[in-house]
Amino acid sequence: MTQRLETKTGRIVKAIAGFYYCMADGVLYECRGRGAFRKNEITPLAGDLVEFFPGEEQKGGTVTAILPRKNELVRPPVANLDQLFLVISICDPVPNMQVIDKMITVCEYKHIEPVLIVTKIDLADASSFCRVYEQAGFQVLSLSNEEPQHLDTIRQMMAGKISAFAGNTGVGKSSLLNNLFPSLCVDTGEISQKLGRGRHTTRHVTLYDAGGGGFIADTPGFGTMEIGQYELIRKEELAGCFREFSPYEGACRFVGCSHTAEKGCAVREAVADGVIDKHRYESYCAFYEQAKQLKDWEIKKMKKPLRR
Ligand SMILES: Nc1nc2c(ncn2[C@@H]2O[C@H](COP(=O)(O)OP(=O)(O)OP(=O)(O)O)[C@@H](O)[C@H]2O)c(=O)[nH]1
Ligand SMILES: [Zn+2]
Repeated sequence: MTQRLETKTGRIVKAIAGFYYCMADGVLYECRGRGAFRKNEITPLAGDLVEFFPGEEQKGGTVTAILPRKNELVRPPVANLDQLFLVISICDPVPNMQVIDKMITVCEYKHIEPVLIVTKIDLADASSFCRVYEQAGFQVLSLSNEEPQHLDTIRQMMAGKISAFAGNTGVGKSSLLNNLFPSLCVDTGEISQKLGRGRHTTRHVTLYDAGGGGFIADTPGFGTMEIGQYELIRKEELAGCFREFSPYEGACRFVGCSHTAEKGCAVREAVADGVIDKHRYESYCAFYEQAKQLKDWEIKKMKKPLRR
């Protein structure tokens, strides 16, 4: 009698060319998607928790169901990202707060916890920069890759979660990943991109084992701070993406206050009092202006409802 194959639950660690590589109990299964997925325009993503029939000898399996997603990004295509480490160098290149704030805003919107890692503190004092983000309510770790601190802390933070690292070129992201995972780094997307491999293939995400049940999501798309460009946020939703505004929710004189120009605005008062950082607030105002220009159809086109 042939053994009946049971459905398994696993995590897609790589999705490429219609193949889904599902990890379950430390074993990797090569699967295809159910026909119904294509018909209903459902695309399984790296990071998805799925049910699948394993097939014979870890090949020829079928993904039968995608479990509810916490979030999804379109570019890079990944689901269920828990945290994003934003790697920022204090000098060479100097931080661009608006770019950083854009990334943080998208993270907040997607329920991805942003964590700031400030590098090159052997070259310049980062304390006032770090304070801005600490006061806003973020975890900030500062280090020098020459003599890296906090590596254990970062590894522990990754346990049991899906994490990714974002940073512009030259900030020390490769150095940091090498320090964190000396053996892993050789085949990460960043590196393969540098070698010129995969440049012409569709960008895809691979989840690597980060120990402790955690994964690191790697793709050339995280190399720069670009995910901010691909997510549209309505102006009404923006204040909710600035966590240091939350104590003032409902405290403004006018209902639906945009916090940009109104009299009796509690957020603006907090900025004037120095409780909310002026630069962070300037980022908010700049994003608000951009969001005001968005047309409804642009938002509808970009925002497909999340399947739950
Ligand atoms: N002094 C100092 N130099 C650093 C530090 N981190 C990185 N560097 C140097 O900065 C340069 C860029 O570092 P990378 O790790 O290659 O930076 P990256 O962010 O991966 O940038 P790309 O390689 O361009 O993607 C290298 O010359 C590193 O040696 C640091 O904490 N302190
Ligand atoms: Zn207000």
